[in-house]
Amino acid sequence: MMADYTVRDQVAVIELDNPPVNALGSAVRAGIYDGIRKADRDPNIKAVVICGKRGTFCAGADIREFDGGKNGPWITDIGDFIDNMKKPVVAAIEGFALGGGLEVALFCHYRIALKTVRVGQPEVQIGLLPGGGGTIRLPRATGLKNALDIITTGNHVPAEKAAKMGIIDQIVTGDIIEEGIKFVKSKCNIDTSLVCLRMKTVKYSGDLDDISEAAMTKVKSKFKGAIAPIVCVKSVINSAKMPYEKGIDTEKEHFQDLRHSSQSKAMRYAFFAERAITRWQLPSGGNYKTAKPLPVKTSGVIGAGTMGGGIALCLITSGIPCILVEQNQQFLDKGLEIVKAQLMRTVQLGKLSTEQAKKCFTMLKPTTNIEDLKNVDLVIEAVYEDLKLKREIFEKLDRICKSETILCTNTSSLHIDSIATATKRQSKVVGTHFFAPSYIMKLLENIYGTKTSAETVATVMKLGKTIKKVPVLVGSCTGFVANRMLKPYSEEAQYCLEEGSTPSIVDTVLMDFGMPIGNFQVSDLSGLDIGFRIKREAARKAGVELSKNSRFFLGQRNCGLIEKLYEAGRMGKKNGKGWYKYESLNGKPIVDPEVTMLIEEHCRSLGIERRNIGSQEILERMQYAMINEGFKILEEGLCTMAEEIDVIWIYGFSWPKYMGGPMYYASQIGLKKIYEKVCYYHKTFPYSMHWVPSSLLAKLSQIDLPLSEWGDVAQGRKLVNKL
Ligand SMILES: CCCCCCCC/C=C\C/C=C/C(=O)SCCNC(=O)CCNC(=O)[C@H](O)C(C)(C)COP(=O)(O)OP(=O)(O)OC[C@H]1O[C@@H](n2cnc3c(N)ncnc32)[C@H](O)[C@@H]1OP(=O)(O)O
Repeated sequence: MMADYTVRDQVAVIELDNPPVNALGSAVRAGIYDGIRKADRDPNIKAVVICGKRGTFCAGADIREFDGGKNGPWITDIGDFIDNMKKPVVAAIEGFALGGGLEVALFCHYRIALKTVRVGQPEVQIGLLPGGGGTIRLPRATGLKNALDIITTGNHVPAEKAAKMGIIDQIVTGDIIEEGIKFVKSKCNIDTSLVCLRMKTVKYSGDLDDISEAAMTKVKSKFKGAIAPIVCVKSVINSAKMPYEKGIDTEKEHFQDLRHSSQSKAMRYAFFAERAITRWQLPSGGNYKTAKPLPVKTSGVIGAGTMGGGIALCLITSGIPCILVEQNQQFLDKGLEIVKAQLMRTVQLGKLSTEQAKKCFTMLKPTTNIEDLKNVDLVIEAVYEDLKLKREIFEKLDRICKSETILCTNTSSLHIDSIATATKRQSKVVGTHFFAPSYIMKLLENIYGTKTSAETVATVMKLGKTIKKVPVLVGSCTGFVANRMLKPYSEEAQYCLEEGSTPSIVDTVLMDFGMPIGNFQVSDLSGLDIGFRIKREAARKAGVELSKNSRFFLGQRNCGLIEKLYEAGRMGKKNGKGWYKYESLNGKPIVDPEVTMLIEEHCRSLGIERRNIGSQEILERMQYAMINEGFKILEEGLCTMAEEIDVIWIYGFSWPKYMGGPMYYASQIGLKKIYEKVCYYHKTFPYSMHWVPSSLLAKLSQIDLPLSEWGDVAQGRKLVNKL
């Protein structure tokens, strides 16, 4: 049994025991069910405490069971039994009560919790609804409005707030079991039916149909394309519409449908992928188990632009004091304004109180003197992408900073070694690639150089977590993983334009797929000058001319449209015209006939015949080219597992979690089909390097291996016979 049963002072104590988070696997459910029946039968038992071992109550159902699943009592059998018990049952909560964990607590007559507890129904984040009575019982505990909010967002609720909402009956301090026993003994004379949630009505104000419609509209716009939030709303509304039993039965049906849905399967994959990538390893042998992170108690950021300012904000809002360095007072003042404005926005969003924001701001020390960084534990350089400048800064930092200081570069494309070699501490130099806007975007691409030590990697991986990012470790190459994969994706989008499509058609195809924003809208947001400069720099390095009228550049297919738009003064959203036009800085993209004409003229002048390109072709070309690049990245050992690539796309480019990430998506389509299509496009477009098929993809397309083993095959950790 995975729930311990002991008796103390005539109280049965049922302790959930399933490391690490007491997930409600079938054995745990059986343990609780048997425990309450035993306690009910025993005349010497007056009351029951349900609690969890190892400082936590329960993190919900065992997510791994959802794919097949062992039998065992259904979770609501426990609730049905407790509902008929005369002996009081209390949930004594410490740590977390999430998902099925909170549902078990809601089966109990009472809930007490330590102040540090967090409760929630996060099922929606793995494409499910709370299928153990949560959508029917939580509204009875806290009212329809709160329940809708908790269940459709999946957000955790801190204990004191949960108490105010009526979810927790009492906040306690001290030993949770002792407190539970004391509490439940004081309730032995109370008629349990009076406190049983099943018996309560659901409180709400207004018209139920209006509430339902408003909630539907909200979730459809907030979680575009996701099914689970819609089903969550339906089921919570049922709690007020239907008798308890009917509500529970309908909820179970919804739960089973969602459990088998492709969206939930993808989101469950993403849940474990996010955890798998924390188990990083370096080619040199260091890994997450053996390497110890250094403490980062103080930090510095160089560059107070939007990127640097945002990074500094991440640090101070996570309690790490930061010295922000700019080259002159004017730039520094401008940067500080950006930081202040962002902090104020955080206050407006209710994420920080005014007091907390003020306190954070005191942790920021602005300066124009780089020497002020001499004693900090870690510095993040965030100046613009110029190798010479970055090398100069690193050479200076190496001289100024104490020998233990870790030096990070926020580069999006430059090789780490090309910067690290400016110092005499290459083992302490590492890439930390933040994504714009750096305060908001969750991804942190950490990049090791040839000599970066495991200790340095461990430090930036831990720092990433501390500042609430999702850190992913990758090897160094041009563009690293994120931008390297983005390149073929965006190039194919442009080729589709010159072959017959338009920016709005391409973007609509992507958004219909589930991307929150299209490729050309992103390009307008970052600025067309960026794309233009990258190309100009590549041409300069290669010692060739950049020609907007040539169909070839450096031996590869070229599309000169960016150059033409740039020359026409179209810089993107910042000046109101790019691939689209904009009426204001916050305005929506509007199709601009001038751009259509420009594209058509481009094609005429180069003799390119335009044709109708279907949405399937657009999607396939952009995605398969990028997926093929993903396999090359695995093949080259820049990632050690395919999960890393998926997490990068989910958190760096907002790939919909319910599609799992590009590599997971590829696994669902089938690698054989992807490989054949890549070969077909390679034949059709021989001058695009990105269509040269990855040999790893070729290998894997012949066998049926789970995605979790692709990295092992790539790196020879798994040998496959037939190959
Ligand atoms: C035939 C089908 C039978 C089905 C029977 C179903 C009965 C119940 C019916 C329905 C309704 C209930 C549904 C649910 O409860 S769904 C689950 C809802 N809960 C969650 O989504 C919470 C998930 N967990 C977390 O958010 C976090 O883990 C955390 C906040 C609890 C702790 O965070 P942290 O300290 O950062 O630790 P990790 O995230 O790294 O987790 C540690 C370790 O534990 C694994 N793990 C966590 N939660 C679960 C879980 N619910 N099931 C299985 N495993 C879990 C996690 O994966 C880590 O392990 P690792 O991958 O090996 O590293």
